Amino acid sequence: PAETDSPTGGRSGALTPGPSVGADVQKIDVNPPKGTRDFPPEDMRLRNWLFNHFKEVSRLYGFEEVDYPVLESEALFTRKAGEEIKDQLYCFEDRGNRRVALRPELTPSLARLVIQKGKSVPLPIKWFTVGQCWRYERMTRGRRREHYQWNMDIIGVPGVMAEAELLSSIVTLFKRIGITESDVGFKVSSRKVLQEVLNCYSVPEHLFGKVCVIIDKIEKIPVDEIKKELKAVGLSQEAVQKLLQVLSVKSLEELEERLGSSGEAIADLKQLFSLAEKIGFSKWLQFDASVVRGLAYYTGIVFEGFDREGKLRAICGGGRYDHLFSTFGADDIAACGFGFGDAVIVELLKEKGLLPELNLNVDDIVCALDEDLQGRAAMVANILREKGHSVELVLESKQLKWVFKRAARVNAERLVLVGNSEWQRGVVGVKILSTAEQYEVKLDDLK
Ligand SMILES: CC(=O)Nc1cnc2ccccc2c1
Repeated sequence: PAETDSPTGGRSGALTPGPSVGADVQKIDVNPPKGTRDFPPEDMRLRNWLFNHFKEVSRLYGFEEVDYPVLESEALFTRKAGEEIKDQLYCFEDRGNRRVALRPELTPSLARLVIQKGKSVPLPIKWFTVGQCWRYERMTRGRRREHYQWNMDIIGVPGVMAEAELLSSIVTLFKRIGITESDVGFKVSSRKVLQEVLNCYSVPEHLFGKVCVIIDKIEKIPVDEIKKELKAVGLSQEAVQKLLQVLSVKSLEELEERLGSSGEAIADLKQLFSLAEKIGFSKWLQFDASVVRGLAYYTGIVFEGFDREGKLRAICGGGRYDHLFSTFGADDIAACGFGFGDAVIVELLKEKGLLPELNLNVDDIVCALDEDLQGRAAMVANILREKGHSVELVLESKQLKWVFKRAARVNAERLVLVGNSEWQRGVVGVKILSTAEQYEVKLDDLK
């Protein structure tokens, strides 16, 4: 078939100029909005590879997939604990004058749906989702405004077996993608440590979330700033000193000396580390009293995955949130969960040389050797597709040179040629592209 000269002299396949061309039509900005990403095929293959691991691990642990709207009522996220996630809420008033927001996290949506389902869903609830989350940052920082998070949550299990199951599922994920305990660890603590200190100084309950959010900034802002903010919410100098002291404790034993061995914090942590031993992932865990996480609603065990080289931000994080439901006016239910973002993990895989080689590949490329055999070629393609073959059907008459080039680009295993003389004899030509072996096959024997 002759090479068709494209009428616009541009790329082959370009069209004759349309009505807008030549008019004073402004060329649109072809980049996505600030802070957001496109996923062209090569990026989408990596994203699907990662998300398929998320979903497969969730299936292995018997979790059910759920989803929620990316748009939620703003009220779901207007917690008054001074969280960064609240300051950066991507919120607006819709045309019905409703205050809405693009979700910055997934847990409030989960709580909303669990409350909506009420008693109709038996406990324990084990749900997972992979969803896009949004923040509106002044682009001064050039950071992303969206990312995808894998979330797993266990609702209705008060004991630390739930946290152990969640940590175990993340370890399973890491192992599947080639990350070992020498690359990554989990810093584990409990917010009950802070709770017990605050109780000693009779700090009212309603300040707990605020205090945690301030303390979470301990490695990001100077300690004097932390002290100032703690005093500003009403903590005494002594309470502030004691808090900062307890956060620098280096071991569970030392913590026990300071807090005594009767508190829940020590009991939970001891039990969790002992379970980790039995289950076989204790090498991944380390107690670290300074881990508090930045979300106000955590109430017990908290953890975060970190890269042992200390180059990257937290890979994932989570913990227990036993009082989130009552903040939505419902009865409290024991709950714990984690979020695992799609950004830091890819940076880590790059660092470790663990990014997978992912290419488009098809089983067959089917091509008509004559213009009037296009229909027949399409029919051959569909016979193969019905047998589960992925087929690239050449859609225009092309030189064989072009077809071989296309076959290489789509990594086709076989080239199937539909020609007149062969057709007369009820066969098609087949060429195995890796060995150049070629033969003829009866249509009915095509597999
Ligand atoms: C490293 C990264 O992209 N972080 C990120 C990006 N976008 C977000 C959007 C909402 C909430 C948290 C987010 C966090």
